[in-house]
Amino acid sequence: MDYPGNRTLIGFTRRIGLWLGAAVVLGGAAAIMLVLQLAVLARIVSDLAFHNHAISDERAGLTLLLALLAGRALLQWAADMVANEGSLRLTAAIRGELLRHLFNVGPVGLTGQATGHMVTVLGDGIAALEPYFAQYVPRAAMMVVLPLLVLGMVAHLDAWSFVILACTGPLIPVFMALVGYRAQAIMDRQWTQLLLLGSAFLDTLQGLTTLRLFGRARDAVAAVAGMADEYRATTMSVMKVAFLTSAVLEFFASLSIALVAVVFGARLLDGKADFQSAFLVLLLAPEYFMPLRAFSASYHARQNATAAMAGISQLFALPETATRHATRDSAAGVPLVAIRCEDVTAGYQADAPVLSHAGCTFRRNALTVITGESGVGKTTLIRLLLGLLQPMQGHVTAVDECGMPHARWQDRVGWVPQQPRLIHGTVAENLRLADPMADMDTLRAVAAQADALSFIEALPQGFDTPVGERGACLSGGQVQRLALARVLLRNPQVLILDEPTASLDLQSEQRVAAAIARAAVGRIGIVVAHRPAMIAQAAQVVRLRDGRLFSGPSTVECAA
Ligand SMILES: Nc1ncnc2c1ncn2[C@@H]1O[C@H](COP(=O)(O)OP(=O)(O)OP(=O)(O)O)[C@@H](O)[C@H]1O
Repeated sequence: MDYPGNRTLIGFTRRIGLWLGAAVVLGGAAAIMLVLQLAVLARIVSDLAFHNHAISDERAGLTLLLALLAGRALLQWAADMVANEGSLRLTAAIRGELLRHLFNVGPVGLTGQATGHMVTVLGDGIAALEPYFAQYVPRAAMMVVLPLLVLGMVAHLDAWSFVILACTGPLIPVFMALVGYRAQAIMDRQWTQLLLLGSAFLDTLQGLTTLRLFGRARDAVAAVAGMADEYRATTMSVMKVAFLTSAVLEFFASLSIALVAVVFGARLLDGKADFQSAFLVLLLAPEYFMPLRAFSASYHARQNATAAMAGISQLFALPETATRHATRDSAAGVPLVAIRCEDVTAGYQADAPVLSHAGCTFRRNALTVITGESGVGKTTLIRLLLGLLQPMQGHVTAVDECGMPHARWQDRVGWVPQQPRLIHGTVAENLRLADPMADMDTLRAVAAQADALSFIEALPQGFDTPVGERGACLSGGQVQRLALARVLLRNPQVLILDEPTASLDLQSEQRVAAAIARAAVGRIGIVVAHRPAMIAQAAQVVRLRDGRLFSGPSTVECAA
C-alpha cells in the first residue's frame, strides 16, 4: 500500500499505531501487575517479620505473588512481541515501497545516485528504523505510564517520598534532551561516513581491474581503510556519549533512591512510619526509574533512525521519470505493427534538449538500425521508447493493425542493453529470469533462435553450467547471444537492442547480427549500431544528427 506524503518517522509510526497501541496497553497491564506484585511482596514480608505469621499462613499471598509474577512476564513478552512484529512489518513495507519508488524513478532519474549509497540506505538505513519502532516508541510511552502509576502509589503511601521522586524524575528527560542534542550531530556524522564507506567499497570492488592496471589498487584500499578508521572513531564517540548518558542517569536514580531510603528510614526509626509502607516505597522507587533507564538505553535508536531517515527521505524525494503501470495490459495479445515518434522533443534539461522536433516510424518486420555519432542522442531515443524518459513535447505511440493506439505497449518491449547483466547462476537460471516456468524444450528453442544453442551445448554442463556474475566465463558475443535468447523467452512484440555488436570481432559480429535479424521477424525490431554487419541487416536506417532523425536507405528526412 502507498502512503505518499507520509514518509517521515512520525508518519511511519502512525501506520503501525494499532500495533504500538496494543504493545503499550499490554505493557501498561504488565506495569499494573508489577505494582500489585510489589504491594503483595511488601505485605508478606511485613507479616512474616512483624506480625508473627508462619510461612503456611502466607500460602494464598505467595500463590498470588507467583501468579502476578507469571502474568507480568507473559504480558511483557507479549508487548515486546507485538512491538517487534509491527516494526518488522513496517520496515519490510518501507523497503518494498522504496524499491518500487526507485524502479519508478528509473535509471535516468538515478544517474546521479551512487549504487553503494542506495544499497546502504536500503539495507542498513531501513534496518536502523527497526529499533526505533520496536523499542524507542513503546518505551517512550511506558516512560509516562509506569512512573505515573508508581508516583500515584507513593503519593498514597508517603508525601515526602512522593516529593523526592516527583522532583528528581523529570530531571532525567531534561538531561537526556541536552545530551541528545550533541549526540545527534555525532550520529549524523556516523551515518554520512557509513554512506561514504559503502559507496567507496563498492566502487573499489567494481573498479578493481582498472585500479590494478593503473597501479592504484593499494591507494584505493588505503582510502577505504582510512574511511573505515574514521567510521570507527565516530562509533567510539557515539559509545562514549551512550556510556556517559547512562552513568549520569544511574547517578541521579541512585541519589534519588538513597534520599528516599534515608528520609523514610529516619522516620521509621522515630516510629513515625510503618515498615510495610517504607518497604513498599523502597521497592517501588527503582521501578520508577526503570522505564527512564530503558528509554535512555533506546534513545540512541531514535538518533540513529533520525540520521538514517535523512537518506531514506532523499531517495523518496527523487522524481519519478519512468512510465508507471499499476495494472496488467488487457490488450497484450493484440499485435503492434508500428511505433511512431511525432514531433518529439526530449532530453535531460528543458533548455538544452537532446532530441528536437524529431519524428520517425518503426515498423513490424522491418528491422530498423539507429545510427549517429557518439553523444548525439541514440540512447536518449531508446530511453524514450522504453518509457524511462518522458518527452517534453510530442508523442511516442504504438499502433495495431487497425491503427488503434495502445497505452500500455511498453510492457511488450524486450530490451538488451549494451552490456547485458548475467546473474551468478547457471545458463538455465539466467534464461529463466525472463520466464521462471519455461521448460527445457523452450529454453533450447530460444537459444537456437539466438544462435546460442551450439555454444551452450558445448559447455561442460550444458544449460547447467554456472556462469559468473557478468558472464565472466563467456565471451562477449556469447553473453550477447545469451541475453538475446533470454529476452526472446518473453516473446516481446518490440525488440530493442543497444549496440549489441559494439565490442565483438568480425565473426561474432556477423553471427549476432544474423541472429538479431532472424529474431526481429514478426516483431518491431530496433537496434542501435554503427558497424556495417548490423547495418547490412537493416530494412531501415535512422540517422541521428543535430537532435533530428533522418531515415531510409538513402537518408531521407522523416519529419521536421
Ligand atoms: N542522465 C543524463 N543526464 C544528463 N545528461 C545526459 C544523461 N544521459 C545522457 N546525457 C547527455 O545527453 C546527450 C546524449 O547522450 P546519449 O547517451 O543519448 O548519446 P548516444 O548517442 O547514445 O552516445 P553513445 O553513442 O556515446 O552511447 C549527451 O550529451 C549526454 O551527455
